[in-house]
Amino acid sequence: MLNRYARGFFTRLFTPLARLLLRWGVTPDAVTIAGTIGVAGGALVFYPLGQLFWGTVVITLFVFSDVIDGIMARLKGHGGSWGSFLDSTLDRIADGALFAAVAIWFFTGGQNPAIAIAALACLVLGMLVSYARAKAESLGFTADVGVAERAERLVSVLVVTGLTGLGLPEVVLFAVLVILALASLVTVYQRVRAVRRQSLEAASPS
Ligand SMILES: CCCCCCCC/C=C\CCCCCCCC(=O)OC[C@H](COP(=O)(O)OP(=O)(O)OC[C@H]1O[C@@H](n2ccc(N)nc2=O)[C@H](O)[C@@H]1O)OC(=O)CCCCCCC/C=C\CCCCCCCC
Ligand SMILES: O=P([O-])([O-])O[C@@H]1[C@@H](O)[C@H](O)[C@@H](O)[C@H](O)[C@@H]1O
Ligand SMILES: [Mg+2]
Ligand SMILES: [Mg+2]
Repeated sequence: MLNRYARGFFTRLFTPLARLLLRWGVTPDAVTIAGTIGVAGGALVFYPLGQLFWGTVVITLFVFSDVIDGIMARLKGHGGSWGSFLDSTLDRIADGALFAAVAIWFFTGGQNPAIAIAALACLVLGMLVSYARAKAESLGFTADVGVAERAERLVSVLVVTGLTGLGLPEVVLFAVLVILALASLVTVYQRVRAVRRQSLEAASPS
């Protein structure tokens, strides 16, 4: 949802930077890889130390590389299967590291296992959301629906984790993570239903 509404804005915002990087000889793959290292590294270094605000700032600086790599690929006219595979696979590393890092802090120094468990639920269900789309697309269906696509998952966890680092009561983080886990579950259902509908249509005699 956010993806569809915000993509145009972010594409206009980052196109000058994408052009500059291409002029310097940087490749889309290099941006994908550097962005993943930045997001995963920022999460796994800062969050387990309890640095929720600074971790969020570092992650936010790198997370938009996922928008920039696609713009660069399209400017080059090279957007294709390899880039799509690399982009989506490395997104899973970034997402896994982000939610795992939240869980690590709250299982250890943060001493709030309820938040840690909610973060693990978001991790597992978020992966399931992405898997449902990838499997559907591998079978020739589409599954680009859902209330908790990646942009929604990232924005909600980053905003509320960053604010928790600034003193927002932890119960808000817990509530947002529980809602995100439930929204991810709903998204899995929405995607299963979309594929079921398409498979029935494909099987019905015309
Ligand atoms: C402190 C800083 C504050 C900043 C505030 C910012 C506020 C932002 C508010 C709302 C943000 C809304 C974000 C929505 C973004 C949606 C835009 C968008 O385009 O989303 C899609 C992206 C990218 O998806 P994908 O990777 O699938 O698309 P690509 O365009 O890359 O295309 C893929 C194809 O490209 C080809 N290709 C790719 C790579 C490659 N190497 N080769 C290739 O060929 C190939 O064909 C591919 O198929 O999706 C995302 O999900 C990114 C979302 C990022 C959203 C993060 C938002 C963070 C927001 C806020 C955090 C604020 C924290 C502040 C905390 C403060 C506490 C006080
Ligand atoms: O399916 P999802 O996780 O909500 O959303 C995402 C897709 O919109 C995107 O095209 C892909 O590159 C990401 O890796 C991720 O899969
Ligand atoms: Mg991308
Ligand atoms: Mg991506």
